Amino acid sequence: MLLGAVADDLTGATDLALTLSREGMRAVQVVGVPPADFDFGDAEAVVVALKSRTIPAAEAVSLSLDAARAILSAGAEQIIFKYCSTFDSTPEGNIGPVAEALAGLLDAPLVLACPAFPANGRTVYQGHLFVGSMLLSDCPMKDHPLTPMTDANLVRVLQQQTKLPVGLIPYSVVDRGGEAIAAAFTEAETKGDRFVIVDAVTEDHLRAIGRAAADMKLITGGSGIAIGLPENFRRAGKLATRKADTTFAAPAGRAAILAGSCSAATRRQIAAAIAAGVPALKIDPIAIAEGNTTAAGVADWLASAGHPHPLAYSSADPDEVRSAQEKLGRDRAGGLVEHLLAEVAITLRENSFSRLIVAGGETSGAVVNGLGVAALRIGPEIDPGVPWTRSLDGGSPIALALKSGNFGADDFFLKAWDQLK
Ligand SMILES: Nc1ncnc2c1ncn2[C@@H]1O[C@H](COP(=O)(O)OP(=O)(O)O)[C@@H](O)[C@H]1O
Ligand SMILES: O=C(O)[C@@H](O)C(=O)COP(=O)(O)O
Repeated sequence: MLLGAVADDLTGATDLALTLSREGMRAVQVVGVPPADFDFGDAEAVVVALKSRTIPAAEAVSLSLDAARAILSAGAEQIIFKYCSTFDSTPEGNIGPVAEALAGLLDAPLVLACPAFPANGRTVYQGHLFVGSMLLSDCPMKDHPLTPMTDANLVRVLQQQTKLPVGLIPYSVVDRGGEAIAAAFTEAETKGDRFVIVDAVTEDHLRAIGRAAADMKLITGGSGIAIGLPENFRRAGKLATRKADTTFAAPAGRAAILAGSCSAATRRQIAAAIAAGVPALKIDPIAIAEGNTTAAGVADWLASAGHPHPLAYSSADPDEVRSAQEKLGRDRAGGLVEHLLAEVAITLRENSFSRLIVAGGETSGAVVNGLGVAALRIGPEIDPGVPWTRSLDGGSPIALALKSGNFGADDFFLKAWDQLK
């Protein structure tokens, strides 16, 4: 193993594993901290998917350290801490505390932080995160049910989560390439910075940052930050030049879509699916709390919907989410939906469903944990950051498209199936 990664949610891990596999590494995604005797096979990159984005910071730190130790002892030479390209976090963390703890474990004097993912419109300029043409704080992430993002200034956001000094490596340096960036790392370290937000607007910037970070033990960011890393191993003669392995066989069986993401993108995808005639059942967290909506009922509805890929969704607009949260509390509302959709997935698999699209990072975490899947193989890309995956264990095989809430074109729920034909 050359590269090991700790990802703070399931869809984020899939996104990163896809990037590494596209860049020619044999990548495997593991769900949860792998046990000491876990067989990573011939993987050159391993991404450990945690569900640590919104749990208490101390728990996130402890899980992330365990995950990092597991991949280090399996031989990883460099560690990526993968978080969301929209820097999803709260004032308490968990990006700062986890990055700090991993830096301690790895004895890393300077930690770079760069969530840029240009293919999905996330760019960082003067330390400010843009989503398309909007500042992060103006985009729909301001209404996220669990991690509303209301400040686009990442130096300020990260500085709130750590006592260690946070600096910036601006566009004017990054645009000059790898050597200038490496010199800026040294300068930042000398100045006493322990974290640096690094601007990046294009994939060329990310490749240059990757090159400059060749000797860093710890790298943090979105999946984009990994684009330039495999080449470092190739240059060092440790990684063969090969094309991404795209062979993928999805198990035959019935299909369904489960959506727990409330993002604007997922809501557009649901609207497009409904407009195209996909039967859709809306799930209300209050009805779950009152016992009027059950997993068995939702699974029955999906099984008898008479369509190749029916949809069950709890996705709702910000006003509806706010109203459910006022009645139930933020965590209970989210937890009820996550638990229900995980139970639905379990029941579906028992009833010969073997192809699922799941929308939402936390939602995917709940579903994959519910299904008891411990590892995933990465298949073909549906849209930037979202591949089909196939369970490697945990009962009868299942094809899963774990879609980050924010990712995917409007027709994602319609077109994704074409790749399984
Ligand atoms: N109608 C709703 N009201 C309140 N919370 C909801 C509702 N539907 C889903 N949720 C919760 O919102 C969270 C969405 O997070 P996630 O699945 O990570 O989506 P995303 O990928 O868009 O961030 C989950 O915890 C989910 O259970
Ligand atoms: O970096 C990203 O945007 C994604 O890989 C990601 O982390 C997904 O998180 P969710 O939006 O919560 O699915």
